Parts: sequence; structure tokens; C-alpha cells
Amino acid sequence: MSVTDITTANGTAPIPGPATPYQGDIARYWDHEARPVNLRLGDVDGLYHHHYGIGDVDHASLGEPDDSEREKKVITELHRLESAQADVLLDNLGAVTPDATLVDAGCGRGGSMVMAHQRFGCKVEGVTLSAKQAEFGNRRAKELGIGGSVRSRVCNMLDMPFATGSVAGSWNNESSMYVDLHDLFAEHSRILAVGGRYVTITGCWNPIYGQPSKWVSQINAHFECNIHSRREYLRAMADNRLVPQAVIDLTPATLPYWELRATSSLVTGIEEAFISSYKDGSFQYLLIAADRV
Ligand SMILES: C[S@@+](CC[C@H](N)C(=O)[O-])C[C@H]1O[C@@H](n2cnc3c(N)ncnc32)[C@H](O)[C@@H]1O
Ligand SMILES: CC(C)=CCC/C(C)=C/COP(=O)(O)OP(=O)(O)O
Ligand SMILES: [Mg+2]
Repeated sequence: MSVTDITTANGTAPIPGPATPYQGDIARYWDHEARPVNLRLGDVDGLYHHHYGIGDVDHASLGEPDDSEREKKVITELHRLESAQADVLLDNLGAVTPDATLVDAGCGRGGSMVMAHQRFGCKVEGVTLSAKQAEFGNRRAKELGIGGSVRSRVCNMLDMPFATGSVAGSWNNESSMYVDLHDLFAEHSRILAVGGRYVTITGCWNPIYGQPSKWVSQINAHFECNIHSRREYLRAMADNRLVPQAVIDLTPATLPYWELRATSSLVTGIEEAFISSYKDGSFQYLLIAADRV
């Protein structure tokens, strides 16, 4: 791991700088991100997510269209669907014992890590390129009194500071579109124990469509990422001793989230690209759970 001139807030421990100029751009992107659609949803219960939602919208919970509280109710509902997404990811980790260590690769502000610790009682390590996100996640964990078990750090997920075979489960929740998949799965495969479980929830382009559609290109430009195809995921896993145990198309389950989000005051402008590409079949919201063999 390269150590450069960036230091932690207390100035004691040097932390690694970006491995590439691209990673520097992504670190800056997430250091400056403060979209209300993420912060106001997180404020609902203190779990801050940077991923999307799944499940049916509970229309009864939203009240009447002219309800003065409707916007608040929409935010609560969108947040409920985002937490439901993280719950499904955690369901696919299988049984995890309290003495295990889990790794969240590309952990964002740490919402999924808190949920994992609350569910399994185990240690959860997160890595993100963004110092602001790591500070945010560590502050939240401390506030919750779980700072000894849930820790975020600034680190490249292609070069993680975990010993070979030391991890029972690891995941990428909407973070694998920032890296080369062969490099990513080689690193998960290295840190996972044989018999360990890897889970990803991701947006991927659908090889049946042919090539990335204009909507997929728009999503890439919006987030400065590089969406991979479903075929690339499966091939890179197979090449790295990760054998899919479940491949679940979550596209129908995520559409209600997007359709509700498109009606809210917190729209960001990317809603049409997601809705159109999910509907024309060029893009899929996929969960893959794989065994490390
Ligand atoms: C869309 S956010 C997802 C955050 C989180 N998984 C969640 O569900 O809330 C993408 C995350 O990937 C991280 N990321 C992107 N490339 C990375 C890399 N090479 N190493 C570590 N983290 C990375 C970003 O810093 C950011 O935290
Ligand atoms: C499924 C795909 C392709 C995801 C790309 C990665 C990404 C930016 C996810 C959501 O982050 P966010 O919660 O910060 O985004 P938003 O502000 O749109 O809610
Ligand atoms: Mg969001």
C-alpha cells in the first residue's frame, strides 16, 4: 500500500493516498457529496445509505395527495426501502457468528455496516476512498456506542489491509462500478476464508441488450463510474474462486422506489435514466451471492 502525504484529523497515523488519479477524483466526489436525497433520508433514523431501495411502496403510509405531511412521509418510505435493500444483502451473507469479521468494500457513510453489526453482533470493517465518509461513519458508530466493533477507514478496496483468509463475509453495495472487476474479486477472494460468502448488489448492463444503452452512459457520466455487464460479473467471479450461489434480478423490486422518488421534491435528475433503462431492459439491478471455494 502506498503511503503519501495525507494524514488523519489528529495528525498521528498516515493514511494511504489514492492509487490512481481516477481514485483521487472519486475521493473528491464523495468528500463533497451532500445531496438532500441522502442526508434527509438518513436523518429518519440515523442510518445513512448511498444505495437505492427495493420492495413495494406502502401507499397507505403516504396519506392523501394533499396531505401537508406527505413529503415527510415519502422521505420515510424511500428510506424504509433503502434499508430493506441492505437487509436483503445481509440475508444473503448466511449465518455469521459474533466472533466473525465482515468487510464492507466501498462503505459510504456506513449505514449497512451498522445494520450488519446490529444483526450479527460481529466486527464490521469498512473501506472508502473518502475521508469525509470514513469520519462520518466512525462518528455515527461512536454515537451509537459501537465504535469498538464498526470501523471505517480510508483505503482502496483493491488493496485492503486484511490478512489472507481472515474474513467470513464481504460485500459491495453499489460500489463495484468504480473498479476493475478482476482486480476486485481477486482481492475479495484473498481476504475471504474458504467457505466464506461474498455478496454484491449492483446495477449492471444487460448483455441481451447488446451494449451499454444511452441511459447507462448517462448514469456513468452522472456518477463518474463505469457500469459493468452481467457477463463481466459472472466471468470475473468464476476466474477468482467465487462461485455464485444466488443470482437475483432485483429490477422489478427496485422500480417502485424509483417511481416514488421521481414524485418527491428530492429528485436529482437521474431518475429518468434509471426508470427508462430498467424498463427497456438495457440495465438490471442484480444481487449476486457467491461462495469462496
Ligand atoms: C454509491 S457509494 C455506496 C456506499 C455504500 N456501499 C452504501 O451502500 O451506502 C460508493 C462507495 O464506493 C466507494 N469506492 C469507490 N471506489 C473505491 C475504491 N477503489 N476503494 C474503496 N472505496 C471505493 C466510494 O468511496 C463510496 O463510498
Ligand atoms: C446502481 C448504480 C449504477 C449505482 C451507481 C453508484 C451510486 C452512485 C449509487 C447511489 O449513491 P447515492 O445514494 O449517493 O445516489 P443518489 O444521490 O442518486 O441517491
Ligand atoms: Mg441515495
